Amino acid sequence: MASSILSDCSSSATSRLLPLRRALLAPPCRFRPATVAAPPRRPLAIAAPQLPLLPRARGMASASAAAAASSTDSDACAKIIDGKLVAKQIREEIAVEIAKMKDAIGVVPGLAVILVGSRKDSQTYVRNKKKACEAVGIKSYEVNLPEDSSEDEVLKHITTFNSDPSVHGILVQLPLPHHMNDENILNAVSIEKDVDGFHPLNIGRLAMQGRDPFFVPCTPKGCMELLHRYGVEIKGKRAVVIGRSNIVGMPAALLLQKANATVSIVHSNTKKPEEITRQADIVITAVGVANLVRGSWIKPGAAIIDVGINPVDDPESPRGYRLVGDVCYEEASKIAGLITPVPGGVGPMTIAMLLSNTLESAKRIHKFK
Ligand SMILES: Nc1nc(=O)c2c([nH]1)NC[C@@H]1CN(c3ccc(C(=O)N[C@@H](CCC(=O)O)C(=O)O)cc3)C=[N+]21
Repeated sequence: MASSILSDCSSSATSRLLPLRRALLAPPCRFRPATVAAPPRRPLAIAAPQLPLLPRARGMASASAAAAASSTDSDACAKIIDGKLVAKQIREEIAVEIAKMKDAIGVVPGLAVILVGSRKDSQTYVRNKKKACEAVGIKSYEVNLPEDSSEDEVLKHITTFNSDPSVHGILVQLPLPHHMNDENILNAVSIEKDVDGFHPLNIGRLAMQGRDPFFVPCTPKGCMELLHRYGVEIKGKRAVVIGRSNIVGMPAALLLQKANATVSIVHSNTKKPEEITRQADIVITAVGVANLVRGSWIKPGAAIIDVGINPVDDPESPRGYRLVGDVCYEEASKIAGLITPVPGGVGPMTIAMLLSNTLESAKRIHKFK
């Protein structure tokens, strides 16, 4: 259910759940629309070398310089991280690699998706994944099971896909119906085909020094990719992850730590979350609470990655609701150096990373470099 319309972040019901300080608001910010063309290209310190380069964001080359600038500059306005654009670039790169692989060894990657039940949102996600697969040349296999299926039925399909050589990735759409045990089901997916990265062995390897998982979970991987492609330095920086879920918060914190950030995890029992968050050069939020993170929580110049996708009622929108993140965008974008919008931020990256993991899996299985 969508929560009430939040025309102003301060009216959020959730914001009353935590001790909040009202943001010190700068005068209205002149936003650069998220859809503007790719900004001028110039080399980055950290960028995937094969990729079109995105500019180093204002404020992130030197967080302290950005902080000084933002506190005096009434025009302060974060640079928008365009996840939709980056995801498109990545999909194009994947399509090229798949075409090469097909030419060289006559194999295309295959992704199997298992959907149990008829949740509208899950059906939409699965449909979008299928479309994205087709567009890059991944063969998709889909199994739809009724809500009241047994765990054994799901396990049977997993076993079949585990031994099917044309399937390189297996994804069980979450959430599963309540009568099913997620753990049993996720454990059954072969770790070599676990493109979601949800198998405990993959998460365990992610958490250990000197080991690497077969797959990194798609949403946290997408967050890291955005930071890298926008030239955000991670090594030695302070990072805060808000939320500690198995699928986003925890792996995101592990990845930031692997990239040599000093990481704190803020959760529902954290005292003074705003004080801890305000120390962070990098913030990743994944709690599912609309507009939880206010402008006053943010260190000037920080990079903000908002994973939340929260529907709020909006009679003016064609769907009757609109999506907002965990971060109060209006406030945060005046203080941060870089920020992801919702929609058009992390969401499209999740699907791009799923395609990337599926390609990686096919390459590994077929020893194709
Ligand atoms: N096994 C499994 N793996 C998942 O990766 C998984 C899952 N289950 N269950 C559900 C969540 C959610 N998720 C999203 C994917 C894309 C967007 C996305 O593309 N969002 C767009 C559009 C949103 C819209 O307008 O509806 C955006 O943020 O711009 C969002 C959310 C993957 N999930």
